[in-house]
Amino acid sequence: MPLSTHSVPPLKDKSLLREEAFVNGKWVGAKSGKTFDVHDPASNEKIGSCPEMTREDVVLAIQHAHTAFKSFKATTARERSRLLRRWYELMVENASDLATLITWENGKPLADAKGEVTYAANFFEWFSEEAPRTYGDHIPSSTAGNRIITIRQPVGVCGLITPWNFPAAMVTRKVGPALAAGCTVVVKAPGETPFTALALAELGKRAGIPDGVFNIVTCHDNTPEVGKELCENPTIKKISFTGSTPVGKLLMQQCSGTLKKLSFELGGNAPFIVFDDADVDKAVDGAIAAKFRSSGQTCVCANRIYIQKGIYQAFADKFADKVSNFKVNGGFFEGTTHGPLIHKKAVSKVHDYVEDARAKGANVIMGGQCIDGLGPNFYGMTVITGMKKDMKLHQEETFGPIAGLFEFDTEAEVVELANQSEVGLAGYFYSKDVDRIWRVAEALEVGMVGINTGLVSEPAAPFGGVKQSGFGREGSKYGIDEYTNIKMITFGGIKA
Ligand SMILES: NC(=O)c1ccc[n+]([C@@H]2O[C@H](COP(=O)([O-])OP(=O)(O)OC[C@H]3O[C@@H](n4cnc5c(N)ncnc54)[C@H](O)[C@@H]3O)[C@@H](O)[C@H]2O)c1
Ligand SMILES: O=CCCC(=O)O
Repeated sequence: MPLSTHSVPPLKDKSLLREEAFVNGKWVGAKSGKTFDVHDPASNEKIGSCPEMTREDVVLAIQHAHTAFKSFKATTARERSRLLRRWYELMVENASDLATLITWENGKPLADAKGEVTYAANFFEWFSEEAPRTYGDHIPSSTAGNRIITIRQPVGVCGLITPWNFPAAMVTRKVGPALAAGCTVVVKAPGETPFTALALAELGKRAGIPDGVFNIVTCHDNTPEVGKELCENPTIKKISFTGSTPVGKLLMQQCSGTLKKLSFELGGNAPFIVFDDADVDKAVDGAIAAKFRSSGQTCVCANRIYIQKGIYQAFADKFADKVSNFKVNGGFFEGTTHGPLIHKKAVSKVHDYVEDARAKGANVIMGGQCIDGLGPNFYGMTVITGMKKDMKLHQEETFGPIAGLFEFDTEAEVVELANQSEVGLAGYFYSKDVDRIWRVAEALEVGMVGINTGLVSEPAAPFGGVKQSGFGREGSKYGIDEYTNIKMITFGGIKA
């Protein structure tokens, strides 16, 4: 059935749909007056437009953030905690509108969008609690008469660049700790999904976030020049980026001239391993959750599913059976379990990986093509057996709804295969053997391990990768460290 914007529920609070950028507490357009259109990935219809900002607009936003930093850094941690708490409460009160915006511009089913709002709001709640706990240390000195302490200070103005796959949560996971620490921020919202971020700005204003502390710039075609300004502008002291590894490498180069503090949450290629001794039904459920969340468009999605020989067929049958029950459609339709991909480029990439696997001898037992009758961004939930390691699906992040099932023999073999990747974000495995659990968890070259679970993300857990998945941790007690500098203070000449 063809989709249309008629299926989009009206917002309860229409003022949450903003078509301007947010700078110094005001809604503004680009100085050039140019805009870009944002489309619903399900219907391809236009949702609205946003300012196509340039370097000039960004420089202004950075200046306002810099001015605001002078007073915001002097607020007490308790004041900042209360602001974040109020912002959290407003997100909860407006959860249904925020979810509507997420589904509209990102395409994920409404139930998932509601889940994302809760997840996103919880980062503000978490960091409202962390703000008053940015402790320093007292360090015994090696020099007689000296005393050493450390204090933690906000790094300054931060440039935050976020992706489209979690239009709310990737923003709050950065803004929460930044503001908790006393930093001010310029967020570059993704061109595909700016409206959720802008709605957060509206709620932030209502929460009393002071002017200039939280700014959002929007752009589409101008993204490279806007990114360059954020990276090269000496007033920005930190860049936190979530997105692909190639863009991360570019940003790192661009930041080298001003040696900024960096946090990079980049691409993954998560192994998901099921050992013979696992509970197969639970492993199937875990694999479904890890693979098909957001139609496979998360950085921690299972990308390579390794099943031990003895249970391969049983696992594949049960897995395919569950996938066959998915209901793929526009995210606002009742009963939809999976929505469209973000755009045609994503669909082409996914299909290329399927064709590559097919050409190299794999069996596509389900999906493997676009879904007739829905828009061009709807790709069938795909299950492929007989995967081999020379296939693209083994070597690269798919970021789409393709589950490739690989067969393996031994623990040593699968750990080696799992680690044959330049990236290392998440890894999962199912087993009941305690010795194996410790061995494999310690051997996997990733930043996050899920044992007997397919979901690892929550505000209390440190999120981040190793190798070319980047560095730095978000969420958890460590998240705020990314936005503070340690200052050491030595008192000398103290008489005992
Ligand atoms: N590790 C994580 O926490 C995490 C989370 C979500 C997504 N990701 C990764 O992000 C990728 C998918 O997202 P994507 O396709 O939007 O990635 P992307 O790198 O193309 O874009 C991410 C963000 O960077 C911006 N961007 C793109 N080019 C830029 C440039 N030259 N200068 C400045 N900004 C630029 C985009 O507009 C967007 O806001 C996947 O690789 C995924 O694994 C990682
Ligand atoms: O896609 C990246 C973020 C996913 C998550 O936070 O679980």
